[in-house]
Amino acid sequence: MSTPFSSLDQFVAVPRVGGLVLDRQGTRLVTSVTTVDTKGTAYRTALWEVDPEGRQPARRLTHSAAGETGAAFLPGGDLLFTSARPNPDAAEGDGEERPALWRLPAGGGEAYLHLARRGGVSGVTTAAAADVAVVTAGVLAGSTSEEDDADRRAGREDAGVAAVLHAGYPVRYWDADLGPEEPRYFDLREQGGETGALEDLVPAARAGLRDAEPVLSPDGAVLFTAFTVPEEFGSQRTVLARVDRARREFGVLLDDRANDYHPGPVSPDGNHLVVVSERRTTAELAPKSTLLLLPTAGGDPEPLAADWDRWPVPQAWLPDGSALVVTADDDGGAPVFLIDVATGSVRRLTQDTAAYSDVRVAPDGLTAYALRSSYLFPPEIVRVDLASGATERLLNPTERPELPGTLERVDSVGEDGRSVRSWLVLPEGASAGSKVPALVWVHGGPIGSWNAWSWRWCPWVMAARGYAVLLPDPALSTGYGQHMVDRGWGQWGSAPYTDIMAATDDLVAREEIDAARIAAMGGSFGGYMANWIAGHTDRFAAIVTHAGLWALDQFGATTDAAFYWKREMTPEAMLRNSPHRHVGSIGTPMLVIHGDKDYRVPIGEGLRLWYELLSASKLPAADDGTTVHRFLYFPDENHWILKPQHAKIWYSVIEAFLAEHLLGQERDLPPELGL
Ligand SMILES: CC(=O)N[C@@H](C)C(=O)N[C@@H](C)C(=O)N[C@@H](C)C(=O)O
Repeated sequence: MSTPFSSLDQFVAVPRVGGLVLDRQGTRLVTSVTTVDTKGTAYRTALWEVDPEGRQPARRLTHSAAGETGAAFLPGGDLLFTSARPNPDAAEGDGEERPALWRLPAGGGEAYLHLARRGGVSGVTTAAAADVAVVTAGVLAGSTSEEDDADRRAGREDAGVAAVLHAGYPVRYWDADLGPEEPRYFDLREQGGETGALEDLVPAARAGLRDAEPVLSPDGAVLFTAFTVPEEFGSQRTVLARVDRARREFGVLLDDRANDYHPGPVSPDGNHLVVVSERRTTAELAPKSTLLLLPTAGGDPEPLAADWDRWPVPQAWLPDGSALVVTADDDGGAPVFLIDVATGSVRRLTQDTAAYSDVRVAPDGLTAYALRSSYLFPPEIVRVDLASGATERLLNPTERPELPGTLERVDSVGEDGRSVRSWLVLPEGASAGSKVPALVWVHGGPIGSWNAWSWRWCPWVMAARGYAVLLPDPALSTGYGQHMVDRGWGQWGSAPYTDIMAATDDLVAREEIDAARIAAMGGSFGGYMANWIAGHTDRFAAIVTHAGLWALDQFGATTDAAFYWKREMTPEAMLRNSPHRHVGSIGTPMLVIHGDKDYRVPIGEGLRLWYELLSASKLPAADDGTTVHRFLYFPDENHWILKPQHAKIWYSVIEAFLAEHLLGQERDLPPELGL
């Protein structure tokens, strides 16, 4: 086997596993596998079944050009999923290109259309112990019924009108234009056991359900959801709500201005809901995430494992209700932990350095199944022994790709004496005498960690081209305790920057690394940091900034979540930490990358950075207009470069830019750039 990371065509074609669901009996595991289409211009996702016993090879369940996602089991074992595959019964122009709900019978045979509507279906949630399914779907704000909704959609489409009249905030979200469609939850009622019909559970929900993932009680009687409430000055808060399905009654359970609330799983006996409470930030108070146990019959919530200095992500209950299975970022990984519900004591279960997610507990309570990944392998499905924590890789739909190098952990010391942990990818053959060029990659968020595989920022693509890649977790990173977040809060240009410099010092002191040939790169907050680095040091030979924040005062008003940033930074802090004020100190060639449909870090950041680089940096455009800097612009991509053909352009242009400035070599640019 050879490594796929040397060829970008092979790299984008490596199948990607994602998501995991387990049926009620614990005998069927379903995941999704994303592959590139034959033209190489789109990704397609199909559902696959994996043997929980680890004996039979994985088998593909669904086949269509449109792909399938959002799998959920019904009690009898039928599998629901969403797909925009053609509706065999649709009339031409009937909105059939929107995703519909399909049903794959447990007993065999083809999937059939379960529910189609002009506005499409975005997801389905099923109850753990009852025959209840709730569908999430968009409704035009003014519509009064399904028929009315379909008519209004047809009217907009026929008239070619895309305009949206807003009276609230926000108007965009990540890469989506909001309105006039709003999400709603619908009861999926059976009609003769075959075709679904919809009943709106929260008709007055307005836009409050955006981005919420509903949770059903085991008996399906109650649905818990996060709900967004607008506030003064364009702000908002997230409250915890419940919907009594039978009575169509909507009620708010937890609502205050100190925390945002999100529902986790309900205990097997239905008596307690796990709630994630996220502390609302101020300029002085960093975010903090804790767990609460809320009695479903009413009463005050109780903190769970409040003394544990990690941010737990609830995954599932043990079937006897004695413990909660969670994952949490921890020291460069995200292991599985068990929290004893009676005592709040925490026990780490998995012992490797991988990041786990999608943990599904089998009905016997002895075994769980999960996805895990690390910088050594992309997401894969494993079985976890819930007593010992031992893991076993099941027979996955994909093999682990061969890596062109090695991975090691590096520990540095920040200016204040705090430890700064990094992963270091070394290319094959790196040795004391080899003096390889190196890249320092800064993660986004900034609340996050380099602890899981990333297809968008894959260090092995650069390792296959001879580069070492350092992945530091500086101040503001998760998995090192609250103090690590607190020490960078509102002070992006301070501890996060000096931590990265400390890690870079240790990197260039290594015998394998050529200190004269290093570059800094990052996306989003990582792009912010790349811009800040550009204005504060000349130690890097090149800088790559993807979707980076440049002028914080402008960014803080044009991003899709202005209220979020305004809480963290006062106008003074925005100015103090803004990279644009240091443009006159930039003496390093920069590659600026931005997608026009990025609403989180809007294109204005990239455009202004580009103009100010050319007009006001130490390396401005020359008399003939030429420049050392480059701007890679994607008119139809968003915060992330998602199309396979564009991912190849992204890596190729970065490699050419680095080759020019670190290696003094010229690379052919992809002919598709038309240059
Ligand atoms: C509301 C909000 O801004 N949330 C942050 C998580 C966020 O979106 N930050 C971006 C600037 C960012 O850095 N995003 C990361 C997650 C990325 O890698 O895209």
